[in-house]
Amino acid sequence: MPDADAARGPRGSRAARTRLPVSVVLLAVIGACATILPSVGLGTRVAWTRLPALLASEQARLALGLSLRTCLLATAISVVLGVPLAIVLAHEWPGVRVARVLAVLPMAMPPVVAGTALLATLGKRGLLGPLLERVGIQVSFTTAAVVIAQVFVSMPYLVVTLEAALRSRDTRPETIARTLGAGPATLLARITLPLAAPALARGAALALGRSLGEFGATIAFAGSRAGVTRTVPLAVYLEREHDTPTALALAVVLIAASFLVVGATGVRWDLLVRRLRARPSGSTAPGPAGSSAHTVSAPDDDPAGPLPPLPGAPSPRGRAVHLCFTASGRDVAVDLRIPAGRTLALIGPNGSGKSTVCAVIAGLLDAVGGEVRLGERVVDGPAGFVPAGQREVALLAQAPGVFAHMSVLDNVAFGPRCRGASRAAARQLARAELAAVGAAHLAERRGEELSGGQAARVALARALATRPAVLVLDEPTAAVDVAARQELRTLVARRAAHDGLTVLLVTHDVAEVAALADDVAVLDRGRVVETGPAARVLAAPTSTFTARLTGTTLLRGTLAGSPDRPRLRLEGGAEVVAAPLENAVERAGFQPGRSASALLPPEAVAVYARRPTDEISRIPGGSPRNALTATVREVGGNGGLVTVVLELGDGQSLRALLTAAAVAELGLRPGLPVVAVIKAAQVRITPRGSVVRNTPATR
Ligand SMILES: Nc1ncnc2c1ncn2[C@@H]1O[C@H](COP(=O)(O)OP(=O)(O)OP(=O)(O)O)[C@@H](O)[C@H]1O
Repeated sequence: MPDADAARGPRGSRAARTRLPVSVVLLAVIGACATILPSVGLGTRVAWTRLPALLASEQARLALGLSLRTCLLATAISVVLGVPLAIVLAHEWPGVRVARVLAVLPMAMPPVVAGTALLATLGKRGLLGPLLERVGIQVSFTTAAVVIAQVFVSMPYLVVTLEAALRSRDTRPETIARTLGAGPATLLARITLPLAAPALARGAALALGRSLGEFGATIAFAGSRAGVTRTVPLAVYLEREHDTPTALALAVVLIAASFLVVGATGVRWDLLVRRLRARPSGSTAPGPAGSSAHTVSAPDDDPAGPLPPLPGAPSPRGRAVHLCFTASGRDVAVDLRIPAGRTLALIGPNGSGKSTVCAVIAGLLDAVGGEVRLGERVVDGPAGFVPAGQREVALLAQAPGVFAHMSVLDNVAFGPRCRGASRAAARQLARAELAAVGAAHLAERRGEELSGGQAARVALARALATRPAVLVLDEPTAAVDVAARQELRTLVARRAAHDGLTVLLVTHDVAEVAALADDVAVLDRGRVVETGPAARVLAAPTSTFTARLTGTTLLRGTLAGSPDRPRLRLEGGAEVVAAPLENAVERAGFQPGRSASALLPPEAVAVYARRPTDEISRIPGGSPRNALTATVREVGGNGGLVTVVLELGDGQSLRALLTAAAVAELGLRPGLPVVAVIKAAQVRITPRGSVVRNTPATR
């Protein structure tokens, strides 16, 4: 195995190098010699000075012309038949594994056996030969037989290359295209195949190379008739004793052609074409040669400048959303409503089902046994399923999914085109949407030439160009920096307000919830565990997840006291006095000794070096306070404020937000004993596991 170590680079800089074991290098050199030496040996025998004259002889010209014609035709047929075959084999269906083996069998078959098999099928006395002869078609020992033999042995090279690329492809661009309204044919022609074009080119080149060298199947099935079936490999073999110089000259041509064809498979044609196109205008910024097709090669976000006013008068388009479904395979069961024109933030831990909800609304997942309603329209239910792209729902996923092979303008025009708009109208709309998100200057760039923030803006413009009633945002800002995130947030808020869109926002960012959401629903293990207006949920969360998200401390213990003066008794015996219970259900179910949680927002916690004199007593005109002895565990930066984590006697921890000056004044450092003072009015007690619903907005 190669071992890696650090070595000095040419200018003394340190660079990681991989040093190969000597034995591996030696064996590799022997392998390379075995590959190259025969060609060198052949080169020593060729009459190089007479090469043009030898290749101009009649038999050489006949063989070369025939090989050229048949190989090009065979490659064209391989593409026409092999591409659909590769597409079908890349899908999963019963028996596909056996079909994949059968499709590549000719690659492993000895060519002469392949020719014999073709003869047994299409020859005069073969399976189909007599039938063909009856309609006046003779195949064997004709030029057609040469082409058939070449297709038979070379097409599997194309199929296997393309099929492997299709099976391992990134399907996210296709998912996005479906939500934009692309049908199966558009998807294939405009997304799947263009993105697989490098693999298709590689497969076609391999098939062409294999056709050029085809010998065994041809001689068995087509024979060797000069000018009719005698291709270059056959001519080399047959002439090697009678006319050795011509045979060697033809062999050199074959080697050179094979070198060019195989070499062509390693060329980044897409980059080359783009460079050539870019040269006259200089408008694009191609990436460095050899960079991946998905490399972001553009400079980072250009300043977009002030946003232009939004086109047209405000036009409320939002529709109420109601979805109720159980995805038993994923253990997600959700019943949610979003009133028209409101923004619901869906938050929850990883794997809690947020993306599943997004996929069900967008029509990427069938809510089997459930119902999805947009306004009065049932888009998923017992009566039928309206697929993605036909629901007036636009989805912005975690990855922007800007189509790398199209210009930004074509990306944004893609949705309107799928919905029947003319090319000119779609492009006009796309320009307006790009301008609305401050990305008009990117219109002519290719999709792969965008930075993360630019791609996010383009993806938003593309989604809005479909004129949605509902915008589903599945963490679209997860992969962009803070500045781009704020920018996107502003754009979404502006557009949602202007168009009265209904928005479902999945996020882990509490600032995003605060800035965009009217309501919040919290998912945990596939169930809604908390819902309510955003301000209420953020100020007084009841679920562990929301408490953590907002920096609220959640202490566990048992209930004590009464609904009007509830207390949480911690394991070590200390008690936390809380505000009176407000919720009627919680008041009625109040039971001392029952498990409960206390929620303490960080700003409610003050830190003292010593116990203050008014501990747990009512200050005249003030509220009761709790004083808990604690030890400083962590002191961490948090912008202008410092987060101090305190450890209580029973091992639970408490968060406080202090100014840097206060931290310095108190000399806070890990291990220091302190007293945490908490206003009882800001402590909220909740029985464990309860779900509080605060508004009819969600349920
Ligand atoms: N394609 C799939 N097939 C089967 N189960 C899936 C699939 N995708 C997700 N799941 C399962 O469904 C459940 C919900 O996943 P989902 O992706 O909706 O969660 P999430 O809240 O969006 O997670 P995250 O925050 O990590 O994106 C999880 O248990 C997950 O393992």
